[in-house]
Amino acid sequence: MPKENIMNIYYDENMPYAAQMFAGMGNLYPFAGRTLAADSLIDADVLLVRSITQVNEALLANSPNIKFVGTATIGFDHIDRDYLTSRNITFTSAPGCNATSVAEYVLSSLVVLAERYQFSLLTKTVGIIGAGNTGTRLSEKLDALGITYKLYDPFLAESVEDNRVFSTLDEVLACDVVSLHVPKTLDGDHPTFHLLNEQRLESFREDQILINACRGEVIDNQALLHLKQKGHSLTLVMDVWENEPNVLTELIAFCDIATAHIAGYSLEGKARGTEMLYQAVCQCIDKPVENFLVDYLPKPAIGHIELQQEFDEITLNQLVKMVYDVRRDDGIFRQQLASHGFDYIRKTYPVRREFSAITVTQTNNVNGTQVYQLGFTQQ
Ligand SMILES: NC(=O)c1ccc[n+]([C@@H]2O[C@H](COP(=O)([O-])OP(=O)(O)OC[C@H]3O[C@@H](n4cnc5c(N)ncnc54)[C@H](O)[C@@H]3O)[C@@H](O)[C@H]2O)c1
Ligand SMILES: O=C(O)[C@H](O)[C@H](O)COP(=O)(O)O
Repeated sequence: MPKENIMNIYYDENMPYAAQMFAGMGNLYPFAGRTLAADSLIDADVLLVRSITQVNEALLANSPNIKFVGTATIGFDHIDRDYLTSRNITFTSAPGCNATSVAEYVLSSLVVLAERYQFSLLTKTVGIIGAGNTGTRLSEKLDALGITYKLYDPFLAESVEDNRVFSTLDEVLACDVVSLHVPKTLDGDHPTFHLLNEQRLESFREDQILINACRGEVIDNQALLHLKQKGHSLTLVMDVWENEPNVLTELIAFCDIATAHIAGYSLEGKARGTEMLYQAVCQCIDKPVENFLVDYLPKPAIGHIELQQEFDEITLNQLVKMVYDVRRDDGIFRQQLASHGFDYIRKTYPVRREFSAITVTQTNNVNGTQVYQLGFTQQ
């Protein structure tokens, strides 16, 4: 790599605080991720992308100097890692950066559905498919709320280091709520492409809830549309779609909650991705880490909430909706998709903070004042 200050660093314009964190480390060139062209990267040393940029030979063949590629996202199915290895290009992703954000999206969806259909979340079992960072973050929130769940993850089930109890795929698919948290994979022992194919979709009960906030291709969207067109009443929460940004628009009307791949779009979630890449570049060029996300994040609009009664499902409903109400994003999606397009909605996403940014206190006669975090763990 060239010395610090003379590196050419190309970064997706949708990476919060990238200009601040990488300032002084070289020449900085923001770009639009969907339209990045190979001939604009000829002098690139460092390339920092998000999920909408396909990084492969076609993009990098004419970039002889490139030594580092990073994606400020959890998923890396848009990166041809074999090609990067063949060029000896260092690669890093941002594992877990927005896992909390996705878990909060799922929780907000469950709270909204519980109110809409008048059921108690405490009577439901959630099936989590994929028990990595995001599935785990969700399970921790469910644990804290006393909501039961089952985990399916054939890779972790075999790991001696993971002593959680795992269920079979069929057991998890039979849960009241099924929430998908797997990467998009096309091969290996357990590929996830069309994991929910026509046959598995047909076996869903009418009273189940299906949530997809991982990758669109994990569900066969055409098969799902056909199922709904036949009158199946499975409740759908869809954040991700096959063939983004050109989604199967007929499916949207059958969704209770439909959003534009924004489950991971909390400010913290996106900015953590930037910070993780900044740290990785620093390590690559042997430079001390001098910038920290905590110094950039603004104060949240609501910083503190005081509960005047015991924490229960009613307060949960109020608190979750006050901090992040997924119906806002559902409304934006339905209103703006046709007129502005999928990418515009994502690019202009309004600031959303994670529950951890807000402190909750509760004072009662028995225990005095207690402090909660909206991750629902008592401190
Ligand atoms: N909607 C969004 O905004 C958003 C945000 C973050 C991540 N994602 C997607 O969610 C995926 C999961 O995120 P994560 O942070 O949990 O990733 P992770 O890598 O921490 O965990 C994924 C887990 O899935 C498991 N897995 C792989 N194949 C499986 C299969 N066939 N069946 C069951 N489990 C399987 C893996 O063993 C792993 O434990 C990412 O790869 C990304 O594509 C979407
Ligand atoms: O994989 C991820 O981290 C998420 O899907 C992420 O939210 C994608 O956001 P994008 O890179 O498309 O802005």
